[in-house]
Amino acid sequence: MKLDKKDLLLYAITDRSWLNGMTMEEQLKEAITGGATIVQIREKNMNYSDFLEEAKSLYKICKSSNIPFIVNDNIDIAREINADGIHVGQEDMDAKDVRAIIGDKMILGVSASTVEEAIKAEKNGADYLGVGAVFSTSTKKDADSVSYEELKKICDAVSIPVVAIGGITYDNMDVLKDSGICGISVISAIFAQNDIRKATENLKNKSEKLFKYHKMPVALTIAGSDSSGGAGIQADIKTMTVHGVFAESAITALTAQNTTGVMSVFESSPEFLSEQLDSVFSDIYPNAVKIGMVSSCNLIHVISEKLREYNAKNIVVDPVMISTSGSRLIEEDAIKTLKEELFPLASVLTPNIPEAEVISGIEIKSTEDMIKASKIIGDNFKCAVLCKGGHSINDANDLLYSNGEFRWFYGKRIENNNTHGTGCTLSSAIASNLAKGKNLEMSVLEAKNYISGALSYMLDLGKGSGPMNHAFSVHGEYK
Ligand SMILES: Cc1ncc(COP(=O)(O)OP(=O)(O)O)c(N)n1
Ligand SMILES: Cc1ncsc1CCOP(=O)(O)O
Ligand SMILES: [Mg+2]
Repeated sequence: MKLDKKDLLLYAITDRSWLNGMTMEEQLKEAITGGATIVQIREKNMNYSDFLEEAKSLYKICKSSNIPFIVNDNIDIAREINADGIHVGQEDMDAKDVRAIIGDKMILGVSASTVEEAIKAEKNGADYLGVGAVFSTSTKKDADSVSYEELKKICDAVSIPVVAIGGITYDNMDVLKDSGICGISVISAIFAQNDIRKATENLKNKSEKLFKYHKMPVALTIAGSDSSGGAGIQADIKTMTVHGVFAESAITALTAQNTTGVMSVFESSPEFLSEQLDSVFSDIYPNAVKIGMVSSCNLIHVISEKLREYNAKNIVVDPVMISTSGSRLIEEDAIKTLKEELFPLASVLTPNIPEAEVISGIEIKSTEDMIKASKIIGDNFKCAVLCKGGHSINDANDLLYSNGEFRWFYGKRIENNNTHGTGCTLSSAIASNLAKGKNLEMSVLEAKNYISGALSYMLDLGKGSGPMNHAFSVHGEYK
């Protein structure tokens, strides 16, 4: 079953501690009538056969109301009754192993209380996260406590939906409003209440108001438009979008180009670029910025001034100089200005071999030269450098020089001549991952995997070096 994030608005978790003369079935029916949107059976002290019987019975109730039914902890029971999903905590089974056993069809929920746990759970195949305890609770005394700030960071760092859990009541849930959660998960606020139906109804009505809107990480691309759609602004926006990041743009130039070359360039005026940057930074502040084609000194002045004025973070500079089709995309004197004004602001620079030669001033003929050039660039501009390997030196292996350390990223060599926009796409993928709160190494690693996927689709468009399929993961099958 595919999880819709609206399903997580009000997540009811069963507990026999407060049966109060009712059966679990009766209580559950009340909660569902009151508006619970998803149900989890949580039995900590039951033998297997009783757990199984109860799971079957509660599952039937949920199915008759078309509500997803999740089993806590017990993967065997989840599989035996063909539940919609399973929820595991950090102390239970490893999420990766659970995913391998349950396959793609079943929902996997994972508990997380830190950004690291959340990112790992997403990577290991979780469909949603339960994050808590956000308030103190006597229902689970050993639960870690999670601050509002950490909850917010977790929501920003992952693309999968998050529910908050732990000590949530009708009266305290308002403070969770802008954290980025999709809903709340409760036990006692439903099952310990005298009127379960009314209590659920109240929680549901408030959840609908509080969690109707969603936040998402934001990345800004400052680059040129590519009319053919494979590179530049268009590639950046597609890449950021499929990464679950909201894309903003400030356009430095319009180019008339296709896969065979660049016919003409119409540059934005410095004033107009400045207005675009003011508009973006003063309203939807980006979590990361990617900078691509900037062809003249005046535009570089504007960008560096605005990045400083707005204290921009996670700046990825792709020093675009020559297009894949061989057209020059920067004026000679602008390279000097790039070095003086923009590179020192970068978190990471992503030159290819010819660009690294121009920036470092040395010829690159071997992997040792790549190491030397990256060190010269990184030490000079006090930023990290991802020097992208090329045909002549190695296949698809890139070198990251960061904080005085080198790390090679080994890429899969893909026999595909359609490489239009690979540089733009890689730097946008890195910016997207940084916007989501990932560290630089993880951002580079995942960006490289993304490029491999986009190239492996073997999209065949245009008469020259064609574009990749940025949305390969949305379109399913690829080689
Ligand atoms: C939705 C949701 N979130 C978190 C939990 C807690 O799971 P876990 O950490 O494994 O603790 P137990 O519930 O097993 O005690 C959950 N069950 N559901
Ligand atoms: C299962 C769980 N995981 C973290 S806190 C918690 C208990 C939630 O129960 P309540 O809503 O009664 O605080
Ligand atoms: Mg558990």
